[in-house]
Amino acid sequence: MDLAPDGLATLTIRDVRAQDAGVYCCLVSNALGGVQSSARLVVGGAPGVPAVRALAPGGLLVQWDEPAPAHLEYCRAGEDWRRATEAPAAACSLPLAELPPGQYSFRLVAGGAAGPASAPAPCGGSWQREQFARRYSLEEELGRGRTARVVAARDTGTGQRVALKQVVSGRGADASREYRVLCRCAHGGLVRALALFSEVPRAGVTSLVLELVAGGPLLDWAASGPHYTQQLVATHMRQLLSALDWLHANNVAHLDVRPENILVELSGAQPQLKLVDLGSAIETGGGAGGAGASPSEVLPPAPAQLEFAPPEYVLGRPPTPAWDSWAAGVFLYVFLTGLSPFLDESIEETTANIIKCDYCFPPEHWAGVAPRAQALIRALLEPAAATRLAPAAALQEPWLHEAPATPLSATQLKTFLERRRPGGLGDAICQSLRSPDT
Ligand SMILES: Nc1ncnc2c1ncn2[C@@H]1O[C@H](COP(=O)(O)OP(=O)(O)OP(=O)(O)O)[C@@H](O)[C@H]1O
Repeated sequence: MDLAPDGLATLTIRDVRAQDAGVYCCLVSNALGGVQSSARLVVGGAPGVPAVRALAPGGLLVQWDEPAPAHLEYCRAGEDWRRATEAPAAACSLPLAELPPGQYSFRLVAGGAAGPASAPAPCGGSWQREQFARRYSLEEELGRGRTARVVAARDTGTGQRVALKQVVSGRGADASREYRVLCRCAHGGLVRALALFSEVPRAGVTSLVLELVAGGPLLDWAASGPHYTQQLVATHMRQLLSALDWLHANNVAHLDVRPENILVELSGAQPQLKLVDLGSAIETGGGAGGAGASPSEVLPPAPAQLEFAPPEYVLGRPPTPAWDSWAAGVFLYVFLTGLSPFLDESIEETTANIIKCDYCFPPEHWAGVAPRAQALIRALLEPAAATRLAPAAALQEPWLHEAPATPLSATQLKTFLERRRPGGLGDAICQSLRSPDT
């Protein structure tokens, strides 16, 4: 209680709780007499953030102590808010063990007002982890990316070998979205998804079970034998364009077409290209010419992606399926010659080459290649995205169907692959790899 010099007294009641609500009587007296009044105390306002603690094994404890009775709501990443309590409570300590595995946020709702959400916390998964550990026996590592490690594994039930892509949360990748997109994929040139395990093999990791592509990167296989001919390049380019056409027709843009994500399956009657890593893919909702996603929805590019990135990407424009056509054009150039058309000594110079669409076809590297292949590359490397050749139209190019079986030299291609390997020769030899006349 504060008493001002003019005799005015102020009573402040702090830290009230729901059970403190009610009618309060106040009696003030002095030597001259007394006076009595009453006031109703109402406890309300938006609630605070509930406290969330991890409970072993894989559970969560949510606690709150609020002035007014509140309902608890929870939200699994990417899903809607749902109510967790049957009756509102001013204070509660709620252990949660039975939620399906995932990242959960919690909030309190009192008197129709929702409080702020807690930071996402992992929950559940112990049962899935046991099931996963019993089902898959891990084998060798197949590759690593910015967000994931991919390992081969054997399904102990069926004996089938699979690839497990273990995506680490918090690095910008959305494994559930990748799984959702992959589940829709029904094309021989696209890797198939078999299952998804959240918070497995440990909290903060999602395991995508994928069809195993055992032949490794297509360019490594092509450079390794006498089968490296124009005809082989044309066959696999057809397979790549067909996979991209399927994605675009189904409102998906891949956005990360580059050699590390273009694998080959060798177990069938014919070698089959397989496009992997839909971690950067977006659902465009409007077909091949559809609207782009906002840049914030797109995973930041890997440095290895720049050589394959179109001008609109380096200019910061929103992604569209036309990005994939450009990357396919760069890939075809590399596949035929082992030279990277835009690569220069620095990121800035490479970027400038891309913006100016500054590349050429040095005769000493292109003399043996049919001119129609150059025409196809030109149409795919059209600077204006709107008029760039779409995969469906590119598939009509006659060279793709009648390329000669002329052998190609793998020397430059091997150097290209060596440079891009983790810990490879890197920038030191960039200069020697770029087309000499550009
Ligand atoms: N299904 C598969 N079968 C065999 N190898 C695979 C498979 N999927 C991926 N890989 C290998 O693992 C590597 C990393 O996988 P992926 O590109 O999907 O990871 P990422 O973290 O999403 O990569 P990025 O850095 O491009 O985002 C690939 O480049 C490829 O070599």
